[in-house]
Amino acid sequence: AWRHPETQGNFLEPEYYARSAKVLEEGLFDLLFFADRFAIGDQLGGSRELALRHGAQDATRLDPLPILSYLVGQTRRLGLGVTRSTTYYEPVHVARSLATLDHLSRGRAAWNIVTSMNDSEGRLFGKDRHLEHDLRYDRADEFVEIALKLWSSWAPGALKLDREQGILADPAGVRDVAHRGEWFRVEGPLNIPRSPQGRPVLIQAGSSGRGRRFGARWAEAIFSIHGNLPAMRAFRDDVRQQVVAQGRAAEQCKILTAVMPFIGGSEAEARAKRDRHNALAHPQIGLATLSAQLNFDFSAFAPDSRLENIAAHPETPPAVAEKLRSLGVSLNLGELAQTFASSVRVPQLVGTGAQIAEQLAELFNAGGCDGFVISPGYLPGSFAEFAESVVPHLQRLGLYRRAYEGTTLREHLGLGPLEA
Ligand SMILES: Cc1cc2nc3c(=O)[nH]c(=O)nc-3n(C[C@H](O)[C@H](O)[C@H](O)COP(=O)(O)O)c2cc1C
Repeated sequence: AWRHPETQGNFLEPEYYARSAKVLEEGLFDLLFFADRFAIGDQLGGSRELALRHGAQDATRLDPLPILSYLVGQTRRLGLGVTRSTTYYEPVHVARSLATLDHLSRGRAAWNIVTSMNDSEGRLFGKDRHLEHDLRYDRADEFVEIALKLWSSWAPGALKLDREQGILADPAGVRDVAHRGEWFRVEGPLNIPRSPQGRPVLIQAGSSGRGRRFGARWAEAIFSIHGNLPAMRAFRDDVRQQVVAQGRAAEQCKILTAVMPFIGGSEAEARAKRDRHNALAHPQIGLATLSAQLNFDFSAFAPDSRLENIAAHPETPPAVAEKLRSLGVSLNLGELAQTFASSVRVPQLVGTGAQIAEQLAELFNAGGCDGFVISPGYLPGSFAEFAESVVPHLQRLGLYRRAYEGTTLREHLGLGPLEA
């Protein structure tokens, strides 16, 4: 996106973000969400040179939380989602900043819960190695438990702000938090009153067995990337079953699958847009991004290596093997890297606005997902084209709102209020 001729401005300017946020709000989207990671990937060949020179996925990123604080003032209804890692923050950091964002946005905050990905991130925090995959989720479980305790430490109405009587708050409405667990010891309460949504909407994107178990326990929305309807359905069916097994209603966890649409006046024009976009991505950055995401150096393997052979290789760690197998063993490494270069594996859709709307409706109606993550090829044009050309067709199909009905993100997502 950074080198696409239609991308306006660059990521260091506030207007870059404000333009997209306004387009999304005019297009009645549920939320704008920012991914985040801490480090420039250097897994491929032990070097960050290629990532920096040609722009691999994490070569640059501003911290999304200040960006969202700025966007609070630029928008009125749009949900605002921020990624925060349970591996490198403490629960109180996330509880305070997200409660603040929820207050300032009057109930539009969401937290994308991630466990972080690679050793380069760990080294920024004094760790030689990133914490092992399943242990990260053990820590994340306890992290979320504590964040929830902190967010509910103020009862609704405990803040009085009674100037006449000189009463700030009702101390009886502010509960102690006393947590002693395997990973954390936290004594509270928070010094922030209960926020408009009670807490931010909880989002997650785990795809492994352990990641799904975590998501089924906590997430109210799950981001996923799958290449076709059968894979989308299998994922959604599995997660919904696990959500129910956790004693939650399946509707309380929305599965949102990612797509990257290219929209044209004709199918041929849309295809040309996609091809122009994909030609801008340097072929090697796909392999660099793949290596960073899987925390594994793929430089020793030839592009025509079959994924199943890499997975079975004695040097390949089990978590990497599991991931490779889940990505589809029919591909070779070069083909997989190409999908990371062009869209980080997000399926690309091409067509006119009506055709894209039909494709989305089909995936949705066939039980592939509860909604979509629209991944932009360029900014803000991809969102603007979607809002102008696809949304009216989805509205006609009865699948898209015609106006915001609520004010909070929970309401946009149809999640219903939390119990106090
Ligand atoms: C749409 C989407 C967005 C994601 N955003 C982030 C992110 O911002 N930061 C991050 O560290 N991981 C991010 N991830 C990765 C997931 O949190 C997760 O680690 C990954 O899907 C692998 O699943 P697993 O952890 O269960 O193995 C994202 C994944 C998806 C599908």
